[in-house]
Amino acid sequence: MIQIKRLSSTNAGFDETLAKLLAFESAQDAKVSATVSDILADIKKRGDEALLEYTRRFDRLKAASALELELPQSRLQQALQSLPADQRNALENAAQRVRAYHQKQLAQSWSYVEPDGTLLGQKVTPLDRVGLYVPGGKASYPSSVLMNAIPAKAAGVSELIMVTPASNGETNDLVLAAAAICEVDRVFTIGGAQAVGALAYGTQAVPQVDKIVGPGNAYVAAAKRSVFGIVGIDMLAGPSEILVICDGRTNPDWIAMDLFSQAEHDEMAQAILLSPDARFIEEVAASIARQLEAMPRKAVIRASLENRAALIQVRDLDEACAIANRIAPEHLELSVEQPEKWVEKIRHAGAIFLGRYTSEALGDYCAGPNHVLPTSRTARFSSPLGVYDFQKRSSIIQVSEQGSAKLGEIASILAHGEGLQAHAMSAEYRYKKTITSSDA
Ligand SMILES: NC(=O)c1ccc[n+]([C@@H]2O[C@H](COP(=O)([O-])OP(=O)(O)OC[C@H]3O[C@@H](n4cnc5c(N)ncnc54)[C@H](O)[C@@H]3O)[C@@H](O)[C@H]2O)c1
Ligand SMILES: N[C@H](CO)Cc1c[nH]c[nH+]1
Ligand SMILES: [Zn+2]
Repeated sequence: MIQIKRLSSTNAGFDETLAKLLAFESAQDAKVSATVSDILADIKKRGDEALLEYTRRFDRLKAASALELELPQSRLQQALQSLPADQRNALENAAQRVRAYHQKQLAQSWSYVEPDGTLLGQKVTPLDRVGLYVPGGKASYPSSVLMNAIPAKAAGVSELIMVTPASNGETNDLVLAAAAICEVDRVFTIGGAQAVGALAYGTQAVPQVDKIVGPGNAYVAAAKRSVFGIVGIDMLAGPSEILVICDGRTNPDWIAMDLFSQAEHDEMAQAILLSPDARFIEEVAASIARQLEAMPRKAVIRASLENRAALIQVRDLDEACAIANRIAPEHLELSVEQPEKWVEKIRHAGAIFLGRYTSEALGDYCAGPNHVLPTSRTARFSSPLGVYDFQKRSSIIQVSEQGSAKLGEIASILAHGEGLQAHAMSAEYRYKKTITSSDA
């Protein structure tokens, strides 16, 4: 019988128990960080040689040289052509919906002119080259190809470099077909911290990128965190999480399966239910026990639920929303009557799914919004992957002759106040016009 933690918000020590549940087990966390830092240092030092060794070790890919880690475009096209029609249609439908949603995020350059002719603005530029991490250790993720590549393309990024591990040496045709549909420029069959390192530092075979985006397991998330600064990263999108708030009036089988849906990603995934209805919590627990045996990935689900899940009885839905804000989950389902009323109270969540019919799984594949989302409480300050992650902004300042007098005076006073003489004189030259030979 599966053992899942039962908590009640009225219990003494509830806050501490919840905090402990949310934190990664610190010994494990430290072990992952140490492994990742060794791998990154090795990739930086030995490049392709190390990349090949780790890829052979972790993914059991039998490549003779680092050059074999890259797949030719013909392989992507072959995968696309070989797909059964229903899979190709589903992929293309999902791509079209994800594209339609993300096009709305495209930021444009803007500027305005002040009465004295000074022009101010913001120039928006796409990144030149990005690395897209598509997970592939315990499952294959064609949907993550769409979620990574479509916003990058919409932003106008010139070069998309995708990495994905060939677990047990095997590539996945749906993943490669998705790369073909999205017109990804180059695909490497590498994963984990070694792939992140290769993209961040560059090796002979793998080009250095400007930014690495995409989800992955704890090793990938830790590696992305470590290389930030050498390259940009989108966010920490680690092991999946689902938090369900239910008023007790949704079919318990549906809720149990929603919890499974994220638990089946990874032993480190986290699934939590909050409900004020004690009887409903018992029904969900019974449904979990009953449905688990039939799940092909029951071992992963069981490990995830036993280690990191909780069924929590709360006083009421107000308290459930307050706890949700504290958890700041990657995914939040509001399986309640009038979800549009309760969503007003939610401030921190990667994606919010409203109503009994909105299963989180729809967001994973095809609703339209991105499924690359912040985890481990980082939804308090991070957002879903979007077109904005592939665009950057430069400020534009063009001061007119008239404007240089007005701004020059302000700047000069402030510069003197800061004790920065050169700043002051640089501003003053423009409006006093007494010193340079060309002005004479
Ligand atoms: N937050 C999000 O937006 C989001 C979206 C999709 C998936 N996910 C998560 O992505 C993850 C996918 O994980 P995955 O494992 O299937 O694929 P993955 O590609 O993220 O990880 C596989 C790689 O991990 C490395 N690895 C595994 N065990 C290791 C060890 N002991 N030491 C060093 N390296 C090791 C290997 O290099 C391997 O290639 C899951 O946790 C899933 O929940 C998150
Ligand atoms: N739930 C994942 C994000 O945590 C995304 C995904 C892809 N495929 C299935 N699920
Ligand atoms: Zn999922």
